[in-house]
Amino acid sequence: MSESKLTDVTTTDAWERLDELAESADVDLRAAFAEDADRASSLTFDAADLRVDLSKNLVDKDVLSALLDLARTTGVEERRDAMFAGEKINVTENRSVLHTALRRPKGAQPPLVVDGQDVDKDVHEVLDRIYAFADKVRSGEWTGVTGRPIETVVNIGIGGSDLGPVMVYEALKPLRHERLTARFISNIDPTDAAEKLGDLDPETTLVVVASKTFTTLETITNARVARTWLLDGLRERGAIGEGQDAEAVAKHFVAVSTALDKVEEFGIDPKNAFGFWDWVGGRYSVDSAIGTVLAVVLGPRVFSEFLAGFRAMDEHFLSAPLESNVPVLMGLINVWDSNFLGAETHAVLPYDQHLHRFPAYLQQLTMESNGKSVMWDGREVSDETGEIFWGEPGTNGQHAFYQLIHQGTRLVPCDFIAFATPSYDVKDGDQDVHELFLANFFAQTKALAFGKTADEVRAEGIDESIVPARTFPGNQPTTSIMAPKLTPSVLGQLIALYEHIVFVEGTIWGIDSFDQWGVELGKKLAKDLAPAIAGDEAAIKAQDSSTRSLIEYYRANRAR
Ligand SMILES: O=P(O)(O)OC[C@H]1O[C@H](O)[C@H](O)[C@@H](O)[C@@H]1O
Repeated sequence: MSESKLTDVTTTDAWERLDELAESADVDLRAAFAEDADRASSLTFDAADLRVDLSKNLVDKDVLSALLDLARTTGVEERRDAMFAGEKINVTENRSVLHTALRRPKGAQPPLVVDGQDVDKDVHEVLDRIYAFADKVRSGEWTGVTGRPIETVVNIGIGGSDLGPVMVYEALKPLRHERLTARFISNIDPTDAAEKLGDLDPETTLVVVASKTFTTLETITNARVARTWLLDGLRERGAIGEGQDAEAVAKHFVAVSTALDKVEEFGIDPKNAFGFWDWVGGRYSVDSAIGTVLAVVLGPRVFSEFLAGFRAMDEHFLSAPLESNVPVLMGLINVWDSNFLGAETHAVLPYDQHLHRFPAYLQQLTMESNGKSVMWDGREVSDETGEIFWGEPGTNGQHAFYQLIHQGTRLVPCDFIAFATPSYDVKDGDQDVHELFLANFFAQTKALAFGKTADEVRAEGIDESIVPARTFPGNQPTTSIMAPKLTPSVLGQLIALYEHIVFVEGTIWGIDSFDQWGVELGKKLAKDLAPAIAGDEAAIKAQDSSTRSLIEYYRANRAR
């Protein structure tokens, strides 16, 4: 994408048309459904195994047609093809963006060669090594230094090197190997490592240090803490003696990184390291070697099904015409809601307890990607970008924050996600509990769309004085996503769906969704502040008055 091609989207005819429609068109969902018996079927789409019902969004034919014009004007398809082909669309870092290459099947045609790198070959070489390693750990052939099989895999990573693995582990936990569990240490808050390692047996623990750069303060600090914990624990029980540290680390530590030289400097044998490449962004890396903990605990078969799910969604995104391309349509509707209807946030509400970390995962994917205020040619954007994503699983959220969505003053578009078949068949007497659960899922989107009029409230004999408080305006936009079951493949499809939605929105806004410069300043300042916190008077004096007084408060109140 050359810079000269970039047009500020807000100056396009399609944008102007959408502005007019936002002024004039007033989609009323009650009326829209009453007038058009086919509304649900014409706005429901399949993408791989996902059924996506967009009909309860505030769109009509005119809005959709203008949104599709917007996608054409901004070259969504061309940029999509450029991304899949390995063009350097991450302009601020001059990198390709090729997370989609991580899920290309062996032998995919034509082969993907970028800058002379045979990407398919490299991806599958690493995958094969990960699978071979995972098989060894799972079979018990790989043991700790005292010969005992591994029971706990501790993944140490943060951001993209944590959120994806945790979310997927939580989602697919019933599929784990019966001897193996996973734990995740991410925070530099010492509580995290202390509590996660505290009750583990070092003899049966394998640590995966996961860091794309292998320089992230949290991860490297926690990795050192874990190494000390391991070696001290083994020494205390007489399991290792003088000169056996390296052997113990080799049996209990593996690493995942793009910086294999740094892995070696840390003291992890490169034989026990799995690489990936700078064209995989951290928040797009759960399907790279960053998923090693998953391949070990859930198994290579599950991991390859997971990858096949991503691929199925990639194929849909690549081949479906814009009019029925689900990531495109969802991305466009998000732009409509946030740029034209004034939505400030976007809720994602999975009706599946196993997806309880999915909203947190999506927060990094969406907000780190699209929280930008300059376009990829350096000019400032002229309208809002980057939706604020948040959410909790249903039905818990219903008893907490749904009130605001139903009757508050803000527009909160919501994605509802549910599965036809539950992970567990549970009955309460004759009642299938999953049906009760899904009844809530269906009821919520219905109530949000159609509300309850004052007359309907009155008809229930409610006292006139409280009729307004009991009226529901409705017309709150929702998307319903369903699939037969939360399988590894379906989870991969869901993640890829949101990756591509983010891409579509980023392309329309003209921003680089693949850098994250905003994270850098805080990281640097934290390092710079260390001497002041440790008591260096000159460093304390050099701070602004607020930071200085906070540091002084800390120094006066720290109990040791
Ligand atoms: O994997 P690492 O290099 O340790 O990076 C971990 C995370 O930290 C960074 O600050 C970025 O904001 C994230 O995108 C990244 O996923």
